[in-house]
Amino acid sequence: MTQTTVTLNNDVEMPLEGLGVFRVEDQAVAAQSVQAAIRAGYRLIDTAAIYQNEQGVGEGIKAACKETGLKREDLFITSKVWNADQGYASTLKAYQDSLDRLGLDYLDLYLIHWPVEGRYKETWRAMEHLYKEGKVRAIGVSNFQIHHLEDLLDGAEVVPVVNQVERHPRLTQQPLKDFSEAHGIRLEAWAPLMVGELLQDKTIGAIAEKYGKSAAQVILRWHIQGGVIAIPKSVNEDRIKENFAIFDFELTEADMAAINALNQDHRTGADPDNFDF
Ligand SMILES: NC(=O)C1=CN([C@@H]2O[C@H](COP(=O)(O)OP(=O)(O)OC[C@H]3O[C@@H](n4cnc5c(N)ncnc54)[C@H](OP(=O)(O)O)[C@@H]3O)[C@@H](O)[C@H]2O)C=CC1
Ligand SMILES: O=C1CO[C@H](CO)[C@@H](O)[C@@H]1O
Repeated sequence: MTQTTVTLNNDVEMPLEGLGVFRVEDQAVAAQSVQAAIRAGYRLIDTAAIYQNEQGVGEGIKAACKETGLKREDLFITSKVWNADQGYASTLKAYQDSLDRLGLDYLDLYLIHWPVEGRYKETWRAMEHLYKEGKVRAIGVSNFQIHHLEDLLDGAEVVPVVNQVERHPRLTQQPLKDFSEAHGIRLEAWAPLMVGELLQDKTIGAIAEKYGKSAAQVILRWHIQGGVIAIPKSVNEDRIKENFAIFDFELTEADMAAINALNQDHRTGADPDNFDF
């Protein structure tokens, strides 16, 4: 069993792997997936106001705690302020609305979902307020490029502890990773499996065969072994379990390098410098 958590820059422990729930709009399916994940050992759940499943996620958390005997504080719950809610007062309200839908009285991590030009610095002031008031354990950002981080850090009282960005072997984000690590900002990978598109890759397949693991497990191991938090999404209990069975093997330096070499700076999602939502 290798390391399963990391210590964020504000000393909060965060699991290295969690469950993502984007595109799970059905509240019952969201609840079942969250419950299956917690049953399988996951402690981190990644949702967002825009995913419209915070209510289902909250129900899954409650059911899983009842089933396993775990307490709320054993879990690490993330949500995000959506673009339309950016601004000081609207962010404070969005945070409370997320808590209400989740049925929780605090979040472990709250993120600015996208760097909306002209709004994200004011939004950050609200995030800092929530953090300083003890309403949230950690605050961070998502989809921020180096220039957004530089701008945010200029005048920030609290440094974000996490930047959640698209990352997978075709988009390794090395310059952003280096910049983030130099500033105590932990990278978190969304679409860690490239939304399933990378599972037929030959290089990854050959490595997977060597370890008797699946392609998904090798990719997820590559993320966490490189110190990057990964939040694969699945609504299938077998795949949820499969994705978590990555703490019992270690990739060699050569395997890590071979996967890093698959980078093509290829995005599946929106470009943070050019999005219009
Ligand atoms: N901050 C941001 O802007 C964004 C954040 N996110 C977050 O990141 C999470 C993960 O990203 P996501 O876009 O969902 O993509 P992922 O890379 O996690 O891929 C999810 C897809 O892969 C399939 N899958 C999962 N595990 C396996 C497996 N072991 N074998 C085969 N197929 C598998 C899933 O299908 P199935 O469910 O049927 O198993 C689903 O179709 C999101 O759920 C969300 O929480 C995502 C996008 C943007
Ligand atoms: O996390 C995400 C998924 O949902 C949004 C769209 O509906 C994306 O923009 C976002 O990055």
